[in-house]
Amino acid sequence: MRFYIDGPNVIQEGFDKSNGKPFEVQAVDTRHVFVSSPAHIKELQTGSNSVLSLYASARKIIQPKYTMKDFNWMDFSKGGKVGWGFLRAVRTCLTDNLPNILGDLTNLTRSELPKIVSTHPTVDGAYQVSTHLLITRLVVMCNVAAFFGPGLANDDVFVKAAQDYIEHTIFGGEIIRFTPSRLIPFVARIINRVFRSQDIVYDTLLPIAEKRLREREEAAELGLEMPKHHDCIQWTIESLPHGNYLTPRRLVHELMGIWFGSVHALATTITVAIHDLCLHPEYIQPIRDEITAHYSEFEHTAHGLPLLDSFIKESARLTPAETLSTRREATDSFTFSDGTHLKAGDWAVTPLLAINKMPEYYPSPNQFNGFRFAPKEVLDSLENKTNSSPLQAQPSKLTDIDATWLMFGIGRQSCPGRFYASATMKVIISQVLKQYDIKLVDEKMERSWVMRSAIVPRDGVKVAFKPRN
Ligand code: HEM
Repeated sequence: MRFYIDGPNVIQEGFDKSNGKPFEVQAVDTRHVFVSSPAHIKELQTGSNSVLSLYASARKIIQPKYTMKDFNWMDFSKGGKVGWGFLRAVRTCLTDNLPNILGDLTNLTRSELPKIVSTHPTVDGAYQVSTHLLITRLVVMCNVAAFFGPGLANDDVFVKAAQDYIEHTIFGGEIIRFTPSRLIPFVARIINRVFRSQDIVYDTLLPIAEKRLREREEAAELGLEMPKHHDCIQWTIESLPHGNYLTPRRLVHELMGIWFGSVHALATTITVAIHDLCLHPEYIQPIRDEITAHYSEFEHTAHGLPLLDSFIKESARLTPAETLSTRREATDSFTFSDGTHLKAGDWAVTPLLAINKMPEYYPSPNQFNGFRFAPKEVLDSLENKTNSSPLQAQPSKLTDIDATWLMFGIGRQSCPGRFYASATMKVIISQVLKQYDIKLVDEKMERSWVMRSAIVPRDGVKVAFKPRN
């Protein structure tokens, strides 16, 4: 039960005692087997999808049957073609289209940020704002625009429901996990009656999905091209293998699945980075200079801003949204090459935060060095050389993945949304730094709380946002 309220420390203790070998943690309702060596991680990565399943573990957490309108997520693990469409939409189309949407996301953030900030009380000319609530709202608006089109980003009822839906799903999933199976349908009905967000999101998206699929059919009948929309609904439909039919209901399920994974970690990472900028203000000026000189290039290419990239990566290295990664549920028994055994229902996982603090991978691992990952030539060009030693032997980006950087998982199921996530972080943080001077209202306040292995920013942590000229 300690895992429930102190997961990161339980994992770290297990890791410290195991000397790089696999170790197990009995975590509430699931036995977790942690592996951390590159060889084990490779086995995890290449193990058969049908035995080590990301979707089976996700299904246990989210309980989509009850929180996503009866969504049968297991279809994906059987290599369902429909799942292929939505993954391609995120991995390829959303990433390739970043240069087409970053302008819209920048404009949206530029105008919404001051509107939200200015609703808060001021002290000495600075607005005191809960960073987590502010950032979650901005992330939700950006994601709504990118996934469902800019029109819905201005629909307050939908944006609020889409935001609440994340919390309701996590909370509902937790309750259902602990409910005896015969009572689940009854408890689920009560949860859904109390939390209306699932219905609002579903009922809003369904007619849009119907319209878009109709457009596709009509265009095909007339031999014309489908009308163009720059959003994930369009890309999911376009990514369907030829002749594959998708019902509107199924399309909405796919979108709700992507939606759930797209908000929490992104909002947490940005919130933590903003708190870290307040705690390490010496990094603000060089990052502002980089934004002034190179933002436009970033907006048109989705590449660049290496100092900001490095700062976000360092912040996420020491305070990740999740302290474990690459969850795979064994759907049948599975044995690693060294004999480590999983029974059906066990999870194989990696101790993300413990790996992030390994001195072999990260010299002076407990030292916060915001430019640790930046290229040397960029650091050499800085006027002020304070905190400008790269520390790592090689520069790297937030979105690079290997056995030493597991924030976005690894292998063929690594996070397909990471390029969008990284770009959106840069959009939002750049606007915050351009428009405001920032300072934590109470530097000593505990910044986060823990639920199982997740680190969640406290809503009560406030930052003073002082408008710049
Ligand atoms: C900071 C933000 C994010 C973090 C830390 C994160 C992390 C992860 C991780 C650890 C996985 C599992 C990888 C594995 O087990 O090997 C994953 C999968 C996934 N992520 Fe993300 N993610 C983020 C943002 C996003 C966003 C914004 C989207 C959508 C645009 C997204 C869509 C997905 C999807 C669809 C999967 C499932 C991949 C599959 O089925 O193969 N993620 N993510």
